[in-house]
Amino acid sequence: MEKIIDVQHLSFGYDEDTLTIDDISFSIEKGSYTTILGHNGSGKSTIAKLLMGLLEKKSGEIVIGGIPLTEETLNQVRSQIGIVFQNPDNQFIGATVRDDIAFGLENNCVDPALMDDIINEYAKKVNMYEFLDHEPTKLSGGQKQRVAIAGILAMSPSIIILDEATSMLDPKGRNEINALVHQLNKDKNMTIVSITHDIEEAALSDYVILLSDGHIVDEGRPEEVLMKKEEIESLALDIPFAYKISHGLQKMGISITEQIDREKLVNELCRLHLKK
Ligand SMILES: Nc1ncnc2c1ncn2[C@@H]1O[C@H](COP(=O)(O)OP(=O)(O)OP(=O)(O)O)[C@@H](O)[C@H]1O
Repeated sequence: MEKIIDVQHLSFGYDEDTLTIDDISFSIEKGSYTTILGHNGSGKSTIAKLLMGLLEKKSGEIVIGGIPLTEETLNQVRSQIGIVFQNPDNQFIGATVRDDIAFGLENNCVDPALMDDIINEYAKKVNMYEFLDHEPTKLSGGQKQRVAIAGILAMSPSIIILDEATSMLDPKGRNEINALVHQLNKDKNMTIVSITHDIEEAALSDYVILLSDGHIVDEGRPEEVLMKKEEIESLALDIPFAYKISHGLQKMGISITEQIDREKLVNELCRLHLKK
């Protein structure tokens, strides 16, 4: 498998005395959906900013798409990544939603003849088509996040970093956007790095990196990492809903395979029901 992001011994501090990121190493496979999961203040957004070269590392190495991130390669590295930050207010440039999505496409030198179709397609995908001529600043927080996501998805970068990008959406909206991102991950082989404290999102990803106080405390496939109840709870995170139910049933003596995925839990419950 090809590594698209490779981070080795990365350290960073906002001041001389503190290390916000303390000697972390990880790699992300091309085409994977990885979640970086951690409590508030664990350093998730700082990692996203370091990957984009928005903060200067203290030590270590970051290689993106085979290119070591340095001052000289900054633009080349950034051109591979689309990032959506938690606070959409700082991300709008255009006077209308349409202009805003167009801006990224123009920067990527997309053929102007194709631009309208791409803007319409992605505005529809995030349910913001009727708002294309609205002013972004007058939208709700969740609507702004939808537009920011559409703008990045429309550019089809090889890597998308979502930094709590759906935090202002209601649960239904969040599920819709997560499903859309999963679909693009599969259909276009885009690498997704989602920074979140949403354990349910992590449960559906390919790989989880668990962060606490600037350290990686665990990493692996979600079923390896997220079933470690004590570890997860000690990090002020909640265990996945499906795991709570299946683990609880197992403790009551019911022979059920522990699950973290709700769909698999439903299948397992059906299997038990049919066996009766
Ligand atoms: N600009 C800054 N100057 C100084 N300290 C900062 C700055 N930004 C973040 N920090 C500190 O760095 C640590 C990590 O912050 P970071 O935003 O990376 O965490 P996070 O895991 O993304 O948190 P959250 O889930 O709340 O968004 C925190 O202790 C925070 O107070």
